[in-house]
Amino acid sequence: MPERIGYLGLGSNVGVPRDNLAAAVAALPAHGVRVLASSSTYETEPVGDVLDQPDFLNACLRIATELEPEQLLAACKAVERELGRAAESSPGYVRHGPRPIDVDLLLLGDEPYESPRLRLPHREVTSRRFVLVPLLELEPGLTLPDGTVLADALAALPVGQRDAVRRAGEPLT
Ligand SMILES: Nc1ncnc2c1ncn2[C@@H]1O[C@H](COP(=O)(O)OP(=O)(O)OP(=O)(O)O)[C@@H](O)[C@H]1O
Ligand SMILES: Nc1nc2c(c(=O)[nH]1)N=C(CO)CN2
Repeated sequence: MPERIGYLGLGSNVGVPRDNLAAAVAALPAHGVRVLASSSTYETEPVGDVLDQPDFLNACLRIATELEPEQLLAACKAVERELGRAAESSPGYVRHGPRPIDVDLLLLGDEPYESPRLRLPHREVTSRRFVLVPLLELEPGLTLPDGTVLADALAALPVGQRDAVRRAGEPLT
């Protein structure tokens, strides 16, 4: 199976967020995911259904993997579980709520993919400042399979939203 290049989004707002992001980077290789580069970390205001929660620390990773899309999703979920994230099916799980670690699959290779469990590119990749800013730090010219230029998507986001993104620290690798 040929290796493909992909991008993951990491987020944490429970415990010591930088340690959680670093632990995810350390855990990925055992699941068949090579981490090629990390963005800086960014402190970001919560967006989504739950706004009354601590700010997040977010970063993006460039990866290389021979895994197929569903296998890569399973690897991301396995890392989330290893780092103590409750499963969606467990009691008390809050969609968009606080979490020690979120590992989202943003892009894999140059093909879109869609199944009941997985959509690539991630459906929110063009609308979340906390994803676009670290992703463009890694790859300023990045485009989606449909030709969308991500720098244009960032420039088109409405200003004045409660979605500030501030550089917080050095890359994770
Ligand atoms: N590209 C993707 N990356 C990760 N999960 C995805 C993707 N596309 C679809 N999903 C599905 O979305 C489900 C919910 O994902 P997750 O638990 O990360 O949600 P969330 O972080 O609360 O919200 P969001 O999906 O808006 O980031 C996953 O179980 C997975 O099956
Ligand atoms: N700023 C920010 N907001 C979020 C984040 C996140 O990683 N960063 N993750 C969420 C759950 O998917 C919901 N809201």
